[in-house]
Amino acid sequence: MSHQKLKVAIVGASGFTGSELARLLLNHPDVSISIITSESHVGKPFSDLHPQFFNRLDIPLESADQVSKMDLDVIFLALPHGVSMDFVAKWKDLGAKIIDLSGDFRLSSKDVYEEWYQKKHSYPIGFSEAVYGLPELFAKKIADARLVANPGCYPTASILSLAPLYAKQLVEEGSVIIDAKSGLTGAGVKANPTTHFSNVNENFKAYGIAGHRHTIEIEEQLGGIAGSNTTVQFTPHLLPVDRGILVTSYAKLKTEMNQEKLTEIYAEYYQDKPFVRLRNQAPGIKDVRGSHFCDVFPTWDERTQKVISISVIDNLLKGAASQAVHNMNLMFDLPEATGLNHIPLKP
Ligand SMILES: NC(=O)C1=CN([C@@H]2O[C@H](COP(=O)(O)OP(=O)(O)OC[C@H]3O[C@@H](n4cnc5c(N)ncnc54)[C@H](OP(=O)(O)O)[C@@H]3O)[C@@H](O)[C@H]2O)C=CC1
Ligand SMILES: CC(=O)N[C@@H](CCC(=O)OP(=O)(O)O)C(=O)O
Repeated sequence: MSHQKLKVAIVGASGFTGSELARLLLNHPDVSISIITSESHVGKPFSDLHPQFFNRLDIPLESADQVSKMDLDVIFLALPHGVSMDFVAKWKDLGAKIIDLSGDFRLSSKDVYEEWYQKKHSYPIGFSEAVYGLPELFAKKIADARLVANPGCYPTASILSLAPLYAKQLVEEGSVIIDAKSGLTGAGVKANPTTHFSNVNENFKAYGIAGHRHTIEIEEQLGGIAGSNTTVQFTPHLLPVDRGILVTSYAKLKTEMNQEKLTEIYAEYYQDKPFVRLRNQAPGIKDVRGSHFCDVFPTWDERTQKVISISVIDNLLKGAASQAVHNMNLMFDLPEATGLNHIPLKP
């Protein structure tokens, strides 16, 4: 891009995904970071809070109030759900495009949101405007969007593990089980009793059983791909690692299958999707750590006559920050991989 760089704001830069956005956007050739915000650390240099940015991004954090005074092309909201919606409402006429990393606009309606999030929604009109920001499925719509609802981390890995089967309407309704595990950064920067070291160290536990809010996000998207409603059984677990999500999805199919055909279906669906890597062995979370990849490994179990599809992502990247940058690239007609070609950080 030979013209002016995109002027961006990162709102909620003191958090985990906000700081990952800063890291990616600092190295993005078409972006200039205009403002980074935090309400708890106004005036503090960003690198005091996140020392990995020392001598690279030392500008002070400002209050989000300052955002509306600036000339911006894109605003990233890295805020908790229930908070983002008020900023989307407040800044709707600013002219900047908004990419919201929270769950506030991912679902189909206010009623569905209020049922699953157990929270009032203050800006329901946003549901009709927001585009679900999963580039592998909605690149064209994202390109025209003004408001993008960046997907949840578990839904990203879960949807990508099963999308090729739903797209061909192969899944036997009611048969899908999604067994998911996440690293601790998925829970945000603030410590709480569940994420306390003594509760997670050498421990491993399920949570959100039979009602986690990501269940409906996954169901709405997979149902949308198939063109009919679907119900899935989704159970998340907290892993004693800092980052990474591993999903194992199980499905019964309506038709006969074998390994060769299954691999072909996935390969065809993801053939021009640069960030989904179809693997020939079970992937681990370290295979994608620090990268924008989602690695997928579909297996046909001849004995049980079921698909077992394993997917892995870095929750802070493909599950949040790099997916947001991918969406920005699409919204501003940049090559989709700009600033995202990282090789995973293994070991
Ligand atoms: N972590 C992950 O793996 C993923 C997270 N997400 C979603 O992305 C969003 C950000 O997540 P994450 O970075 O983990 O969250 P963190 O808890 O790490 O950070 C949240 C940020 O929001 C700011 N904030 C909190 N309350 C307010 C408020 N009332 N007004 C303005 N700012 C506020 C905090 O800043 P301060 O206190 O300094 O003001 C903090 O910087 C969330 O909605 C999360 O659900 C999505 C996918 C994956
Ligand atoms: C490990 C962990 O706690 N993960 C979070 C989900 C991650 C996330 O931030 O998702 P949203 O963007 O939809 O809020 C959870 O289960 O609530």
